[in-house]
Amino acid sequence: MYLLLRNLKRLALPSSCRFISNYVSRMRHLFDLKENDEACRKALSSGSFLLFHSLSPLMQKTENKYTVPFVTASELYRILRKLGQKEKYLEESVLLGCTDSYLAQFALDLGIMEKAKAESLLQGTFVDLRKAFLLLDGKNAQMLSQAQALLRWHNTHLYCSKTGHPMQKNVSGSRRICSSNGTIYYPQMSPVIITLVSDGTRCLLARQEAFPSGMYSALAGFCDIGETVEQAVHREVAEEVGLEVSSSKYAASQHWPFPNSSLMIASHAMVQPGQIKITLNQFELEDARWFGAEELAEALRRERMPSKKEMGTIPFWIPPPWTIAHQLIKEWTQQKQLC
Ligand SMILES: NC(=O)C1=CN([C@@H]2O[C@H](COP(=O)(O)OP(=O)(O)OC[C@H]3O[C@@H](n4cnc5c(N)ncnc54)[C@H](OP(=O)(O)O)[C@@H]3O)[C@@H](O)[C@H]2O)C=CC1
Ligand SMILES: [Mg+2]
Repeated sequence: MYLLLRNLKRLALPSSCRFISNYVSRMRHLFDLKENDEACRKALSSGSFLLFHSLSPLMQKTENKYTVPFVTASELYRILRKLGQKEKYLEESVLLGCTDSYLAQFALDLGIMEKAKAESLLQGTFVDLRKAFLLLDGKNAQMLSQAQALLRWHNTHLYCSKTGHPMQKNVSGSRRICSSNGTIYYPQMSPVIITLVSDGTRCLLARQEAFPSGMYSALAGFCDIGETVEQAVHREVAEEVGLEVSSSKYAASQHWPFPNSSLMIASHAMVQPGQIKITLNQFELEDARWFGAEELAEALRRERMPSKKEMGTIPFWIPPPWTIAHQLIKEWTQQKQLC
C-alpha cells in the first residue's frame, strides 16, 4: 500500500481527481512494478505464479474441467527447494498483471528442472499451449497467451543483436538491457490482420493444412513493413484467394501467441461487386469456401471442438468462442439473421 500511495503521489494526479477507480490505481501500481526493480522484487515474495515447462503451461484437471492454477510464492519456494533450486530462481519470472487487491501475478518457466518431478510436486501436467487452448475458456487463454509470449521473448533474446553481449532482464521482464552498451530492448508483437470477407450474402472461410481436421477460419496474414492495416487486408485477400475487397471495417483485436507473438487486428471486409470466384493460393491454403448464415449459425451452436468420433459426422467446425475468428463469424451471422 505504501508503494501504491508513493506511486500515486509521484504520478501527480490532478487535484480534481478525488476518486481513483480500482482500475486506474491497479494500472499505476503495475507501472511502478515495471519501472522499479526493488518494488517488483518485493512483489515477487507475495505474488502468485502461472507455471510453465519449456513454454508448456501447467494444467490441473478436476472432474471434467481443466484449470490453470496460480501457485503462491510460499508454495513455489517449497517446490523450488524440492527441485534443488535456489529461491533466487523466482527472479526469472515475468510480471503479468495484478488482482483487484493488488496481488502481483507472474509467470515462471521451470524448463531447467526435471519435468516429471515438477508435475508430481505440482499435481498437474504441462500441456502444449495449442492443446491447452482447445481445453480452456477465454479468460485463462488470454493470460496464458500473454505469459507464454513474454517467456518466449526473454528466452530468445539472451544476447544483444548489436554487440553480441549477454542481456539482463529487469525484474518485471518489461525489458532487457545490453550488458555492454546499455541498449534497451522491449518485448515485440507482430501485427497480423484477420478478416471475414463477405459478398453480401455469404462469407468466406478457409483452412490451412496445419489446422486441426475439419476446422475453417477467417483469412489471416502478417502485415508487411510499411503497410497500413487496410493495405494488408487488401493484399492478403488477393494473395490467398484471388479476390479484391472494396472496403474493410475494424472490428476488434486480440493477442495471439503463435507462432511467436502477434497482435491480431480483426475486420469485416466486402469483396468488389461480382467478385466471387475463389482462386486458391495452394502454398498457403488447403481449401477456401463461401458459407451461408444458416450453416454458420449451426457451427456457432456447437460450443466446443468436436471429439475424434464426431469429427467425421459434422461438415466443418470453427475456432473456439474466445478466438477473434469466432467473434467475427458470430457478428456476421447475427447481422445476417437480423436482416
Ligand atoms: N486468433 C484467431 O482467431 C486466429 C489466429 N490466426 C493466426 O494468425 C497468424 C497468421 O496467419 P497466417 O495465415 O499463418 O499468416 P500468413 O498468411 O502471413 O502466412 C504465414 C507465413 O508468412 C510468413 N511470415 C511473414 N511474416 C512473418 C512473421 N512476422 N512471423 C511469422 N511468419 C511470417 C511465414 O512464412 P515461412 O513459414 O515460409 O517463413 C508464414 O508461414 C497465425 O499465427 C495464426 O495462428 C489465424 C486464424 C485465426
Ligand atoms: Mg494466411
